[in-house]
Amino acid sequence: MDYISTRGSAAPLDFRSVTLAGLASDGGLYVPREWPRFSGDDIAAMAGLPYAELAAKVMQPFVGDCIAPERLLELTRQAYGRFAHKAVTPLVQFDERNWLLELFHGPTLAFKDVALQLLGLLFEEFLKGSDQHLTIVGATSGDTGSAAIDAVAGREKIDIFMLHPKGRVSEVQRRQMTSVIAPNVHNIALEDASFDDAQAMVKRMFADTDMTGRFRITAVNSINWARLMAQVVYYFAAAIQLGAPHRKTAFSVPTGNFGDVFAGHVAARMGLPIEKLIVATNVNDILHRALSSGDYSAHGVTPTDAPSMDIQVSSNFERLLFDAGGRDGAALAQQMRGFEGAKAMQLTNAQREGSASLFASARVDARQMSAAMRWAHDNCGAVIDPHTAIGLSAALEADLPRGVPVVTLATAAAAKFGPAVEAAIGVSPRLPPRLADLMDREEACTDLPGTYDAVAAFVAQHATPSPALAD
Ligand SMILES: Cc1ncc(COP(=O)(O)O)c(C=O)c1O
Ligand SMILES: N[C@@H](CCOP(=O)(O)O)C(=O)O
Repeated sequence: MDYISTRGSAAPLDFRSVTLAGLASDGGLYVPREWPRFSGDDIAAMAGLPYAELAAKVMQPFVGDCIAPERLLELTRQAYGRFAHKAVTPLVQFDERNWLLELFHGPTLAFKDVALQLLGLLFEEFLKGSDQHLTIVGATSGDTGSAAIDAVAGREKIDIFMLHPKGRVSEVQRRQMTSVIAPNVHNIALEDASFDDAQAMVKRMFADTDMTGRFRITAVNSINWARLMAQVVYYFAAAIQLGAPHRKTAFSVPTGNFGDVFAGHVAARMGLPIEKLIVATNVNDILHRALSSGDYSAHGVTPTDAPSMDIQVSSNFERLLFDAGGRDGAALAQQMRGFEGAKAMQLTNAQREGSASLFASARVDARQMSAAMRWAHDNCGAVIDPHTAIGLSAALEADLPRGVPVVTLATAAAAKFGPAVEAAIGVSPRLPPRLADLMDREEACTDLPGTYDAVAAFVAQHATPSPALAD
């Protein structure tokens, strides 16, 4: 399996190189040259597999020769062995149509753990026996940061620099990052910046030859293909439990950077029978506007009680535009350059038509979000987080054929957003015992002005040059 860039001019790479590269050198995102496909019989044979085995099966075609099947299974067993639920991503029934896929049983209580626990192991696997040192530079609106830090803290050949917009993540999210005190972990709070600003700085660093000449920079955000690959698995896990390959399932996905829902698109491309992928946004609704009217224009970020989705420039949407729009890298490169300048663009007819059959979308405001939290609590006794509530609100309103189950992705545990949950349902969710002292732990974080130069200077001062590149 080799991977090509959405912008058409970077050299194709294999899975190992794509994982270590993070972002393509032409500024694009890597996607497989073609989608592997499973037949109905292949999918039927996956029923009942333990999650780690299912994961190894679904991911093997993407990994190709870079990791032997037995080794991949060892890695998935190790990655998912740290989850607090035997099923890893359990499926919970809400009513005759609605289901919840709980993705928050990993170490940091958000869906990011599903991919990042594995990605940490993949980095280590690919660095084995080499003298290279990785410098991870990531942007977070709250959850990717702690999941990535948990996955790599203390690893010898890796430094991590995690940028978050100061004051725009929940207190639990911030402390989950800043209370990890390790020599290779560097938390940076950006003053007067949004997640979009942080993500733009990360992408700029990949194009900064002064930095890439000294450090082997890679990504843990979902711009890194390996993140999405691992997220494809739980679509298979849920749909198979609900009757795939013989029955279609719809998914409602609370969306920000478009990674999680793009993983659903990949599952559909691989042959999983998906009726609809519902892209549920908060009031930062660029994706809803793009999918419903073709208008992809950023209006500035409004802070909400679902802060991890306070995103306007949605990296993985580029992957959809590429795949749904005819895979024309040169044309997409031009279109994306236009967007980067004007912060606005129209989807082409091909992009709109190519996404219309699988995708639906909804914009969920604060009132609707609270109502969904109350619906889950009052009808099902469930305490859900604000992001999940956005997905559930869209699921409850979705127009789907009778008999099609709809699975809302529960992307974070409610306890990460205690005050917002308490305001909606009057219940204060508790952190698990292993995090009970989180509010008392020491924190380490550097405040920086929200400028690229300040961040680059900080990284350059603290990162370890990669000998293979410096020589
Ligand atoms: C809790 C939570 N829900 C939903 C999202 C949105 O996911 P994506 O960015 O993959 O669309 C995020 C962040 O990405 C998140 O942390
Ligand atoms: N919501 C994320 C933002 C980054 O998304 P990613 O999936 O691209 O890492 C967060 O909580 O950090």
